[in-house]
Amino acid sequence: MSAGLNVSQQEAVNYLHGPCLVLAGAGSGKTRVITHKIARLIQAGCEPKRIAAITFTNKAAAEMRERAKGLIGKAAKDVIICTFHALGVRMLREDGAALGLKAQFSILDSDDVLALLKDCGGTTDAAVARQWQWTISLWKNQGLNADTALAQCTVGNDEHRSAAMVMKLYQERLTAYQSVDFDDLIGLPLKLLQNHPEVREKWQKALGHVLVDEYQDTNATQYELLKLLVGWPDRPDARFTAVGDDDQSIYGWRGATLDNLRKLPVDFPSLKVIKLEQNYRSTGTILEAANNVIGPNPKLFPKKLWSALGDGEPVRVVDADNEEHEAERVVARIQSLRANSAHKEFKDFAVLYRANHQSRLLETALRRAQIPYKVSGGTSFFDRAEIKDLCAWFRLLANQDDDPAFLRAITSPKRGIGHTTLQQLGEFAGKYKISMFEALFSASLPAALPKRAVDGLHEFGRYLNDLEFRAKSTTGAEAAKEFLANWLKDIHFEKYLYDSEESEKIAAARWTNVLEFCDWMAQRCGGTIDDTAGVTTQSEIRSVLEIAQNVALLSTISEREQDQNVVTLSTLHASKGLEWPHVMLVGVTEGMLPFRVEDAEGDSEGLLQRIQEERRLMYVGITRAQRSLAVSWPKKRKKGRDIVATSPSRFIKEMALDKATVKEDPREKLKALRAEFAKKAAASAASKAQH
Ligand SMILES: Nc1ncnc2c1ncn2[C@@H]1O[C@H](COP(=O)(O)OP(=O)(O)OP(=O)(O)O)[C@@H](O)[C@H]1O
Ligand SMILES: [Mg+2]
Repeated sequence: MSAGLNVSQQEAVNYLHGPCLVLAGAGSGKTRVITHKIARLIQAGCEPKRIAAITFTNKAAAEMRERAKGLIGKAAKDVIICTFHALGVRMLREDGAALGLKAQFSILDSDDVLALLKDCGGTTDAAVARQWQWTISLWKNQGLNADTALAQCTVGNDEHRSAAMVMKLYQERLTAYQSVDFDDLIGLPLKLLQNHPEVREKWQKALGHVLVDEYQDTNATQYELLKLLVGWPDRPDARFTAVGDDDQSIYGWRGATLDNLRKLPVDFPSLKVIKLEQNYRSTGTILEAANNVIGPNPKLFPKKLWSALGDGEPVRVVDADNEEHEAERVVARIQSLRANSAHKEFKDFAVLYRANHQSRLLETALRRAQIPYKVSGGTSFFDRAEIKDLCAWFRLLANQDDDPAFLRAITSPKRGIGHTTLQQLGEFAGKYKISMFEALFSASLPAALPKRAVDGLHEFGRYLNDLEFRAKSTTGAEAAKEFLANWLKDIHFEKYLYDSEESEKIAAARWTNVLEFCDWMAQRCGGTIDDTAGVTTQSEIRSVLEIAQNVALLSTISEREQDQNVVTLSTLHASKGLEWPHVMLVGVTEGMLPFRVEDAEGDSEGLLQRIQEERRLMYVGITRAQRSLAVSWPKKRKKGRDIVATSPSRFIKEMALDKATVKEDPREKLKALRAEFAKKAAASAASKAQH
């Protein structure tokens, strides 16, 4: 078991009977400790299903399961490896009844929440609603509800006051719809454990050891949940292992707090703290740049990372005329490294940036050069309109009281039920405090609505009931495939896509997405795939209805990732925990990274903290690189509708690179030009040969 672990890692892996914190810098093998500790626990007799390993994303969970499988084989499928949110879903599905939640509750995604907030606050202004969404989410992550938030509002802070009022209505609606939002997936399980001792005991007994990766990015509610899960305060020997790095805390803006690191030794006096100092990921030069950048930040504890990999290639700093030019330079670098480096596969490259929209120019340049890529951390497959339509149907099958899903499903495709009818149905449901689906079968509905409208609604209701009945009894991949195909035919979904899309090409692409999605669902029903991290943790045959219940969770947090041989484009935030041989950080200017500091006013303490978080983000970016790192900045960039002159980020200077390494290699450009020339010559020769 000790193979491939250094002495400190072994110490962490072998410490089984008490709370343990591994606090260490990037690339020092923290995640590796977790995977090996899963194996060690099983070896020591802990049942796989009593081990829970909590990761930050579904993708990380899938990867960890893969690694665990490599170490322990089949037993890996029984280990609970998922995100905090997915664990929350599991707890609520099993025991949410104690909170008045039925097992088939719906999970609203961010768009649903926004629409609901607009409705509750009586506004059509998306910016206002988004601000409420933000504030309410932050409150929920701090454990506040509408009343306690209102009580905390300072006099004169009307924005907070109105957010608190909207929150009250919003919560009432969620209860009526038997729905929860993303934050509730942590807050409600916490409430469950706090207020229901029998449920608390059940979960404490069920889990023998809890492991948490990326601990520095947990928020206050997640920490409280963790504490109760591991038996705090009654069990001083609480069995958990948290691993993290204070220098990589980059979700402060979403409520994550380093206080969780500070509190751990206080709440658990017997906490064993282990530090790791050897970095196994990056060359000495890359590590030096990383250490220099993070240097000015205040430290929770001193650490010195070192690498045995030697200095390696110098870090390049590249200046470009503008953003288009910068994208071309990225392409040139990829082409040149593919010709000259030991790591030549497309998947060996990642281009990282601060904000989602920065991928666009890169995508254009990569496409032009015929370099395959994927955008990770951006708009996910599940955010596409056609997929959301289908998800609405599934949510409705699982929970008929989910009014937002009801409204989306009944109009996708349109089935001759007009806006007025739906409005009347909504009013009727509101009057009797029932869901729209329930209202649809109410004996007094025919008196309230025209006959034609009622007939249409009844037909929809009957179809839905029949569909639910069939979804419940359809299990296995083949049957699921047939079920889904029939359903799409019943509702004329293909025709709907073609009718609503002017371009046939786009309609065809959307239809392909639909088919891909159905395939994806069918595979889950067949149990052949056990990587639906977070949701299906066991490889069992499931019914369409079971998969449907969790589809909303996937739609909000999952990215479909395959191990394709393509270049990765990713935001810095989404790159956490990952590594690539070649990394390029782009758009590293004042204003982008650190983000928007030039617009910041007053409040110097707040500004300082923001810059510290941005510095950690830069540190995360640099430390993703294994063999080569290039940092580039365009001299001009688009800001809103204007083109503005920029200056290089202060972090470039802080990397304190040796002057010799700063200069860009002119040969790179020449090589790329040559490669392009050769490609063009080959293409023209080929076309001549054809004629
Ligand atoms: N003892 C070891 N021997 C050889 N390779 C190791 C060892 N420990 C870790 N590694 C390798 O080093 C790399 C970084 O490890 P890992 O991802 O676990 O680090 P981390 O501390 O979790 O990093 P991050 O802070 O970025 O999440 C991985 O490729 C891992 O396989
Ligand atoms: Mg890690």
